[in-house]
Amino acid sequence: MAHDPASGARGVKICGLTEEAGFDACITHGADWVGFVFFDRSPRCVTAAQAHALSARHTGGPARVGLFVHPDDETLARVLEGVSLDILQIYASFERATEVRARFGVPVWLSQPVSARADLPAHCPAGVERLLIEPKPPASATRPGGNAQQLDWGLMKGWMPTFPWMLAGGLNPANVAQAVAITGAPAVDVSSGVESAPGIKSPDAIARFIQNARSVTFSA
Ligand SMILES: O=C(O)c1ccccc1NCC(=O)[C@H](O)[C@H](O)COP(=O)(O)O
Repeated sequence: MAHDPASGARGVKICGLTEEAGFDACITHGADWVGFVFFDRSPRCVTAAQAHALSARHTGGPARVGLFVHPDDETLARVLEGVSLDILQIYASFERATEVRARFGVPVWLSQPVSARADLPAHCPAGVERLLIEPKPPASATRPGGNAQQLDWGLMKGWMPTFPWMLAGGLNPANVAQAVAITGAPAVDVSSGVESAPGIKSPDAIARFIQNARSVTFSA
């Protein structure tokens, strides 16, 4: 079910779904991935049962991504018992990501916090399917992502990784086309930028985000 960037289409992930209207908009407008946040300090946190109920509203469609912050095996096993997830997106070390992939047999995406060009990864660890490039959170942040904080896209000019990656952080319908044009991102991820209130998605913003993300085409 995972999106294949080689197909040429821009991949779009809408993260932090908590309610039906937002989830349904992702289906209607053809998101590639939908994300459920399993981190209790997030306004977007859902239980496995809530994620399952949303996911069950539609068969097929976007791949279901579960987001975890330094999860232990027990947490991952408990959530996976309650909801079927296609991808585990985690905040962890390279070593832990490889271990999670081997233990659970589910594709793993790993967040890579970036604040300088030197932070851009040169390779993707074994067993990790995709790296998420997003800004390092401010010192005052209570969570490592989902802070509507924008990366300096200029840092990424000329960075041409050979592994799958995704751009995240501070994207919204008004800036996503520019972000893609500057960075060449094959895929983009958004949460705050398509919300009408913390944890509540705007169906209209989801529609515009997906359309604008895919409006940029590359000649090579
Ligand atoms: O969304 C959260 O609350 C969250 C909590 C803990 C870790 C990560 C979290 N979100 C990450 C994301 O949703 C994505 O990386 C997102 O594209 C970036 O967020 P935003 O800047 O809000 O678009």
